[in-house]
Amino acid sequence: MAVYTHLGAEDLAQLVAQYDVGELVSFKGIAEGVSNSNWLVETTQGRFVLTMYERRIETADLPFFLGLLDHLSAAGCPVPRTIHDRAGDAWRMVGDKAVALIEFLPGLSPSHPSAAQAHAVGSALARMHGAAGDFPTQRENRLAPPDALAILQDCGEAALAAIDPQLPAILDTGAEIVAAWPNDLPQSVIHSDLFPDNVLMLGDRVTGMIDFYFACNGAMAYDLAVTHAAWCFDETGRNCDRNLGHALVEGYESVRPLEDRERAALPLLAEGACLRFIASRAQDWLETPADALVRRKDPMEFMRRLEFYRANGQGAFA
Ligand SMILES: Nc1ncnc2c1ncn2[C@@H]1O[C@H](COP(=O)(O)OP(=O)(O)O)[C@@H](O)[C@H]1O
Ligand SMILES: N[C@@H](CCOP(=O)(O)O)C(=O)O
Repeated sequence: MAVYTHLGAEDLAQLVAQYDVGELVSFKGIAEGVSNSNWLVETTQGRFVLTMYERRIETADLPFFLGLLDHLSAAGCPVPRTIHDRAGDAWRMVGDKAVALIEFLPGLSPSHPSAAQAHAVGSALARMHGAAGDFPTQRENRLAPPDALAILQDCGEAALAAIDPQLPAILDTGAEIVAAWPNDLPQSVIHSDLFPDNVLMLGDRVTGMIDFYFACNGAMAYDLAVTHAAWCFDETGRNCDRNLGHALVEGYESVRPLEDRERAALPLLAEGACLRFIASRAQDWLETPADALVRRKDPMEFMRRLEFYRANGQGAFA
């Protein structure tokens, strides 16, 4: 989860009354996720997700994130739309925090994805890249390799070593990734965090892509590399399932074939993806309040993936 903030029944009922969605019937905190507080809200008219923005999200970015949901949903992508309040606003403030009411989508996040599911996710990602191409608002990636490296440098070698003695090695490896990073690959708006827990599926069908709160303008092949790193390993990050990897890339290319230079860059892009998740996980590990109802994620799972991509190069995708 996360629920970082307590909202009482009266607070919720008052909030729901600002929307044309019927009356509050029940609500409960959602335990999945790490960044925001989420509640499943049931009203006399249906189910919704209430999100309170907590970590790494600036209110100034909400028009981008919430406008993107509406843009992609209108283009036929399986993306939840934002429910606007009676005044037409996509988000409101509760105290000093912004909240939004989001369409609830059916489906389950696969714990052990099959190749058919990976194929479907690859296709859905490519369709999303196509549909996002004419989204008019821009947002830069604030977790690009130089940013991720700076986060790790701020954590400091000693604190990283306290998480795991192997972790400080990322400081040198990260600098190499930054130096080699390509900046001229084809761009669109990218999700950049499409882990299995951000995809809802019914069987082999993608019914929801959620949690666009790291979305930004960026290289489409980087998004595919993030998704490869997120979907194709076991939990330890030691073992890559190459069949899943093939299915994912094949699904993507069934909608949008990669250019040769994008395919050539995939191993480095995947290293950059690992760097980004090592950085946010290390930072969260060190900063998460002890009383937050949230499970910290282990940065070492992505150190091992990074080793895999470095050791295998193009072979990681062959
Ligand atoms: N639109 C939605 N429809 C159905 N379930 C959702 C929706 N949005 C979020 N959820 C549920 O809430 C969980 C956490 O949401 P998420 O946006 O991933 O939070 P976080 O940003 O904290 O990771 C998801 O794993 C999913 O179970
Ligand atoms: N997916 C990232 C963390 C971002 O968390 P999310 O719950 O907002 O998707 C990771 O696994 O490190």
